[in-house]
Amino acid sequence: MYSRQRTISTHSNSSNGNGNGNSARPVLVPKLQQPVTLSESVQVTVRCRPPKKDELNNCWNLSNNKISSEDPKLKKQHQFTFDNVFYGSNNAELYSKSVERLINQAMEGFNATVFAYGQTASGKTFTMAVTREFLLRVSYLEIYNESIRDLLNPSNTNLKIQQDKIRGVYVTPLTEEVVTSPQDVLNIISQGEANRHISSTDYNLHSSRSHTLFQMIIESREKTNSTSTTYRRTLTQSGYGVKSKDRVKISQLNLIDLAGSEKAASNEDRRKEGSYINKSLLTLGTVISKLTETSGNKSPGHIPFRDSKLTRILQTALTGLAKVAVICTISPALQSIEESLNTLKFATRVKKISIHAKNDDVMDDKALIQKYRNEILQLKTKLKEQEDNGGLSQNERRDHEQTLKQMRGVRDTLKERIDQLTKLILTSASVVVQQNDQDDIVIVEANPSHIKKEQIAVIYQLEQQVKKLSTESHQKDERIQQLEHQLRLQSAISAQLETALSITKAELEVNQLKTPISERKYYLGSPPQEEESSF
Ligand SMILES: Nc1ncnc2c1ncn2[C@@H]1O[C@H](COP(=O)(O)OP(=O)(O)OP(=O)(O)O)[C@@H](O)[C@H]1O
Repeated sequence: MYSRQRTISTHSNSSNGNGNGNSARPVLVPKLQQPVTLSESVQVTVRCRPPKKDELNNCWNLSNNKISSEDPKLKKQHQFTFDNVFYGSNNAELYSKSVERLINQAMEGFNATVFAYGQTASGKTFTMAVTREFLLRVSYLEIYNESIRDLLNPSNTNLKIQQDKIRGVYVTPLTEEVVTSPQDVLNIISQGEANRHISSTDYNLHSSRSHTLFQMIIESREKTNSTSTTYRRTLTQSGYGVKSKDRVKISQLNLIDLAGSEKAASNEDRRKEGSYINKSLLTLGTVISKLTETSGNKSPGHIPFRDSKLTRILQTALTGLAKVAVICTISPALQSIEESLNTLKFATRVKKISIHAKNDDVMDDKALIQKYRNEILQLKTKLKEQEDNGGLSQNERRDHEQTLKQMRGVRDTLKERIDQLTKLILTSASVVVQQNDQDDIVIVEANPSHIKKEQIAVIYQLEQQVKKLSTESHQKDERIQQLEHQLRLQSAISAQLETALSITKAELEVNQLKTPISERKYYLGSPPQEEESSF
């Protein structure tokens, strides 16, 4: 779905393209030139958090961009060098040195991914919290036990991964929210966070048990002048630059908080989660190793992106079409040294991947409208498919409802029968029963010694029958719940598709109404009032 609003304000004091920043109304419009390719290795930052009460002290020495430790078991010195090495809790410093550049590049049309990797409780979520203060059009999903869930619409589970030439690899149907203020973004993040799977583990009271992907989609277009005043004038006079004025760049910024690796958990659910987490982290490791082996001129060979949802979604980001930064977090504790070493080895491998980021995702208005058309077509096809196969047609829905009604009827009859049988058993077994004023049967005396042999046989048979009917009733109950769930899910998908379709249609109409198209206002930053009215 395409952005309904192009007005984007940021909270930051970033300067605009010319360095003549207006901090109240930052304007982040990139210089659009010919597609650019940036070749560089992945930026790797290692962060060691301060020790907790039970961790005594920090076993790692950090200086400049080096990190080292004396391994008491192996009697050996480990030393690693990365782009940045941080100790402590200062998120602002870490952010400005390791992430800011990447975010600015995303604003300039490069796809960018930042992900946090590390042992459980080493500080990934703590680290990623700050980098999520940026905004545009956003979505938020989690991969929990290899199933993808929309964190902005948690009933939307088991989302699918699809791929096409225009959008690359994407997840569907996923809620995308247009954000117009930092507060919007923060609200969306907390909404998503509240829906995330978090549990207490042996190592962390609030451990994230899923991988999350917070995605921003950024669109940008060139303008000739970047100062704020000139920018406003430019808007009212429709004076975009002559060259590449109609070009629109679309890029994505992915912020990924990986679930922590864990050696073993004492709780069964945690063990199950742990095995999914470890498997997908293992696949991530394998994919990264393969990418490292094949960096340079060698042919890539088979890279198992499809072995986990995580690597599949990250495929575009990892195959060199995007900029990538990795923040690896480690615990300072000596008892975690093995995990920390594994993390640092992972960081070393990641560092070897060579990335050739391209910002050639440039479209003119024609291409953009074509893109809208394709989206509409896709949505229409999906709706049709739903009607043809997915049970969403009126008839299918009626059938579903009819089945549900019938099943409820059968269930109720079964329940009544069970009640009758139970009363019969009670009557046989208790020998003395009475009816009270409300016609209820009540047991006055239960005396099994009065029951004759034949009665025992009858009771046994009746009990068996009740058991059988109860099981059947229970199964029908489950089936009803399944059908109801299916119905709800299909209605939600249908509603979502219909909304998406009408919004995309409306956008297309608006775009087509704006003549000439080159005068369309396109800007990043909040619009001045007077310009809004002239829209
Ligand atoms: N750099 C830091 N400074 C201060 N406290 C930190 C830092 N990093 C993490 N913490 C604290 O350590 C605890 C664990 O951190 P966090 O939940 O971010 O770990 P995690 O790596 O995301 O764990 P999991 O993989 O289990 O979700 C939290 O209480 C957090 O506030």
